[in-house]
Amino acid sequence: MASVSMESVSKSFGTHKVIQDVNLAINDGEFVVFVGPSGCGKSTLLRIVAGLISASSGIVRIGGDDVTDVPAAKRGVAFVFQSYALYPHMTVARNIGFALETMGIKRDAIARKVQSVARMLKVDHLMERRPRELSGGQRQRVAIGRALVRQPEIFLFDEPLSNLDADLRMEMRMEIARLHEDLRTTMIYVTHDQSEAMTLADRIVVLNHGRIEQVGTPSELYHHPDNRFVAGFIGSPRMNFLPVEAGADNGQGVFGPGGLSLPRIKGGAAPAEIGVRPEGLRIVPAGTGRFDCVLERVEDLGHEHFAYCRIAGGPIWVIRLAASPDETLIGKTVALDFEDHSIFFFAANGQRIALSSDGADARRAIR
Ligand SMILES: Nc1ncnc2c1ncn2[C@@H]1O[C@H](COP(=O)(O)OP(=O)(O)OP(=O)(O)O)[C@@H](O)[C@H]1O
Repeated sequence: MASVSMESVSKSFGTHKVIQDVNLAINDGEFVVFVGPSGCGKSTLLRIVAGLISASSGIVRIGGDDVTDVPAAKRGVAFVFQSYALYPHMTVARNIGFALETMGIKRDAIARKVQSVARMLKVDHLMERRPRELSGGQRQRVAIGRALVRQPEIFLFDEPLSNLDADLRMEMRMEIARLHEDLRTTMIYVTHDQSEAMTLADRIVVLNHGRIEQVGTPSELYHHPDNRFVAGFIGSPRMNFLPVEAGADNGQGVFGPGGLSLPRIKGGAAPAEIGVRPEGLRIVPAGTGRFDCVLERVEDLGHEHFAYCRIAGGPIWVIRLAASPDETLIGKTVALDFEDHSIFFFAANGQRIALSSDGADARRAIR
């Protein structure tokens, strides 16, 4: 096991800066997930840790040692790719054990190790098959087995489950979580999938345009995002946003025709935008909520419902509901209501502004 750290790491391809001054410390045994929009640099950063790409500047350390100029094969890391990258002409057993063959380890020892890894990943009944004779999930297990057999100090996963269907993804996600619990090896994992990130990670790193926006536990990022970007990125469906204007009473926000009143906020800072998560909203009769809107559409997902409400002259907000709203309301004006503690405030520069800790003051400032 080993810690990983990056100090002022940057990477450019030609004039294109894809990683910008990244500083990150990953603890020994930690499971860290990189998330961010497509092209934000997740895979590039992972490859810099692996040594598959060299940083343009900065230092990479593994277990405290400077490995910036150490080749990939000598870093003690194992990489699991989205594409599996199995050898097509080799059996499952040889695919798993090949790295050990190249290390000159004795055949008996290899066979024992391959068998135990294959049993762990439930592919021991497939040892003589070739990759083309396996399902996607089985191929991914073999790819993980191939990484596992080397007993690396660090596992690096680049979207390992994205080629699998929903059921298999869930199953493999649980297997990877179990693997981490059993081995307690440091793991760094890149994904597009929010539920994968939220369920697997000890900490999530949110990247945007090659920079770190925030690092935190899934709960920290969800409940205490530092800025609008993280607030909008973490959570599905995403947070609803609305531009607001500061009212006459400094710090009290007022929105357009509905005269939306908001609690006073710390230091009288003027918010430019508010956000409320879909689960923080209730649909109430027109005129009785924070503001009116038109209920445009309802989606029934069985265990939950999503309602879409258009705010006059503003965006569409999504509301997550446990029960279906009265369908006769579709196309009609309703109102949305929410608690003060459900509101996130953002300054014009996107930073989140904390609510006043003076609850009484906050309550007085409301309608
Ligand atoms: N070898 C390369 N040469 C030039 N540009 C590259 C190279 N590899 C990556 N890039 C660019 O660097 C940026 C970051 O790519 P990267 O693959 O790290 O993003 P990502 O966040 O993993 O994206 P995705 O989620 O779509 O896989 C992209 O704009 C990409 O086009």
